[in-house]
Amino acid sequence: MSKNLSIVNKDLKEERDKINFNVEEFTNWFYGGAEKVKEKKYIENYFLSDKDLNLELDTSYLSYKDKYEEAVRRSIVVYKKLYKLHNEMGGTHEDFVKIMENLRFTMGAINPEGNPFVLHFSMFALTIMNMTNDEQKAEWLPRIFNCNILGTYAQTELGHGTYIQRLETTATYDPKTKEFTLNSPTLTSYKWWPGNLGHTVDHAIVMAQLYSQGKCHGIQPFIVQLRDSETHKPLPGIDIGDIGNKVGFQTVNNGFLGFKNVKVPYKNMLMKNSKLLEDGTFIKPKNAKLNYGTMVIIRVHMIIDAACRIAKATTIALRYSLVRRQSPINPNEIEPKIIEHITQQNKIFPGIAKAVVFKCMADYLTKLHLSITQEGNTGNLARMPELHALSCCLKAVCTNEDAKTVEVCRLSCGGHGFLRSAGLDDVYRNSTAAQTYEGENTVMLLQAARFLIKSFNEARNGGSLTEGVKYLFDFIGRNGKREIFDNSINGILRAIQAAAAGRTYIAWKHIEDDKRHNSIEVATNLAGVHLTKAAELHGYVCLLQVGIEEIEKIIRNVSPALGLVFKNILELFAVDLILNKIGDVIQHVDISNEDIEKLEKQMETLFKFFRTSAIGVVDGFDFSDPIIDSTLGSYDGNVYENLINAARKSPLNQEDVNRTFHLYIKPFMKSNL
Ligand SMILES: CCCCCCCC/C=C\CCCCCCCCCCCCC/C=C/C(=O)SCCNC(=O)CCNC(=O)[C@H](O)C(C)(C)COP(=O)(O)OP(=O)(O)OC[C@H]1O[C@@H](n2cnc3c(N)ncnc32)[C@H](O)[C@@H]1OP(=O)(O)O
Ligand SMILES: Cc1cc2nc3c(=O)[nH]c(=O)nc-3n(C[C@H](O)[C@H](O)[C@H](O)COP(=O)(O)OP(=O)(O)OC[C@H]3O[C@@H](n4cnc5c(N)ncnc54)[C@H](O)[C@@H]3O)c2cc1C
Repeated sequence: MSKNLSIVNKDLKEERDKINFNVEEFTNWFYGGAEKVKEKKYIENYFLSDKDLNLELDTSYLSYKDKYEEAVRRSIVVYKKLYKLHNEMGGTHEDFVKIMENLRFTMGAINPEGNPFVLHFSMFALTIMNMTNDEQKAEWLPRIFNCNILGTYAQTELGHGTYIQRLETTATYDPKTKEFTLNSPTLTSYKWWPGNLGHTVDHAIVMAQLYSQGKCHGIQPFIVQLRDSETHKPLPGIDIGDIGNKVGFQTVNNGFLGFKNVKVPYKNMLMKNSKLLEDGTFIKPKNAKLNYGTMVIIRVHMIIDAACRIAKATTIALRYSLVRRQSPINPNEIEPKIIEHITQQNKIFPGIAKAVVFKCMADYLTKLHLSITQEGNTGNLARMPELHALSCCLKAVCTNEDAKTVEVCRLSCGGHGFLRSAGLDDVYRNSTAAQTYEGENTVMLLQAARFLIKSFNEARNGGSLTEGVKYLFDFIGRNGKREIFDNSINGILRAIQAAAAGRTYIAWKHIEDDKRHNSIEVATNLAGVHLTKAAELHGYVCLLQVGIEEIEKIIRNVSPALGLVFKNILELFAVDLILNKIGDVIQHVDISNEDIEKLEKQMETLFKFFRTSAIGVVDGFDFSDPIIDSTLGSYDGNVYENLINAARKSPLNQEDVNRTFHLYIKPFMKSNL
């Protein structure tokens, strides 16, 4: 399935002949085992081979409305098949999740500008699964699972996306009628952004301020029907529509929504965490932030999405760089593959290393999330703040890196990278959207920084710290002395830890100094730039620490040849990181100019080794041609044929003279002005 049958470009073939490790073994690691790879390939093929999808149609040339309608049509083809496959597989919940997880990436090839049902199958379903009591689960889950109702997650409003405590939509409870009345009291209280809301779904989880017994009890989730189940017309009091054209996500159908005296029954407030008795008495949850749980789940999932977008972009950039020839290095020699220009290696190789380390982090965070959720289910919420801080921090660091790396990959493809058919534009649009949705990245870093500052105070007072921030003790223990640099992988980790701890100290000191003239809140705002830098560095500490731990385990379990590739990747990640953060490192680490030169030299050596493995690694990411969807990144490397074939499909090329010639151009040319 993944390889097409055309003849492979000879330059690319020559590269593959030199690979000195087992690519399949790498693929098995990337997807979690040979069985999972088989499953992935089967599911991918099961969906992508369906002729009804009409994947030949290049939807990028369609109008905004046609794109949406085609995305809905294709999605329904997919979801019908999903349920068929689910039955064939045995019909368990685990089977469903397995298909969904594989389908997540396949869906990108089917609806490159976004899925008009993604919120139903993610945030809507997950909120109902995790925030309802048993009766509510029994009522809603079968209907959601069978798609008898379709829903979204409507939280953000025109006026507020970040500071959700100040959302303005109101849900006022009347114990006499046992109903809530939903209202949008202002223009800024209109829901704005929820995916799939505009014209696709008929239900939503609506986050609204709960008023009962004359008091506001903060934001709570309600399940609200928005459209008639037969006619799909908006129900009385519902003002709903699409928010219009965007930078990306054109077919996600992000919408707006206003309420005017919309009645919602008592049983529709989600009651796992907060509770409202029928008489209107409000019972607080154990932790008010439990209602933010769906955001945490999605932030955790976003790390693997970032890894896969980087993997896809670097696959395109590397394959292209191995077949594109330009600019002789030695004037008398033939033009080399552009990868021979070392700056090109510097653009692409660290990106490949990031995809691998982010994947390690995604696995680690998924396990951590599971274990902290299980603790939460037994009433132990002690580690919730740690998970929140870590998921915010890594969501921000990984999606920022993701957007940066994808853009560098586009630049590395020169002019052709700017073509839509190169396949990098949708990846970039999705990366940059991820920097904003599920928590704007600066705000996410500031949340993580709160945790860092608290931990720093704890460390100063001799308290205990969670594993991931124990390096703050080392900083305090050094008592102002700088960390001595040593050029090993653990030496690099210690240097980044010293930089993160040092930056945390600077932010902390800034706050302490400012507190003398200002409130703690104002002082914290004034330290904002330091706080975000500290959180960002902490994110890199986590990535490198987890990368080292996971890759050491991997090396013990794979063949020696693949082990060497992993070692090379880890070192690439680490050396690239320290060189990029050298300013912060110099501030807190005793590192000499010679040490830095050595690191730069080391990078060149690492590039040299990775030069032969790189193609094996990106092939090992195992993106099939329909998924990679790129003239520059196809498996066969026949880029020039692909480019001209794609250009010939332009709607403008379907006739040799466009009517504008006779309508405008010719009269203009003949007019003698
Ligand atoms: C059909 C059936 C299917 C079923 C099967 C389903 C299974 C599916 C299986 C597989 C699929 C996988 C699914 C993954 C799919 C992935 C694809 C998804 C694509 C999605 C497409 C885009 C969708 C986009 C959606 C959105 O954007 S939704 C809106 C998101 N909005 C935000 O993120 C808002 C950001 N703001 C905030 O989060 C908060 O307001 C805040 C910034 C955190 C501040 O909150 P506030 O209440 O004001 O806090 P403070 O008072 O300042 O206090 C801070 C305090 O609170 C602690 N805190 C905060 N949050 C949390 C938390 N979550 N947990 C724990 N603690 C928290 C924080 O630590 C502080 O503590 P201290 O005071 O102690 O410091
Ligand atoms: C593609 C896409 C899909 C989305 N899908 C959904 C969805 O399905 N459901 C949903 O409910 N929402 C959705 N959203 C909304 C999204 O979650 C919010 O846009 C996001 O959380 C940012 O909030 P905001 O728009 O209010 O930004 P703002 O908070 O207004 O940000 C503007 C600027 O102010 C800064 N800023 C704000 N607060 C602070 C602070 N405390 N400290 C420092 N700086 C600050 C930010 O850093 C930023 O630079 C989506 C958004 C996008 C772009």
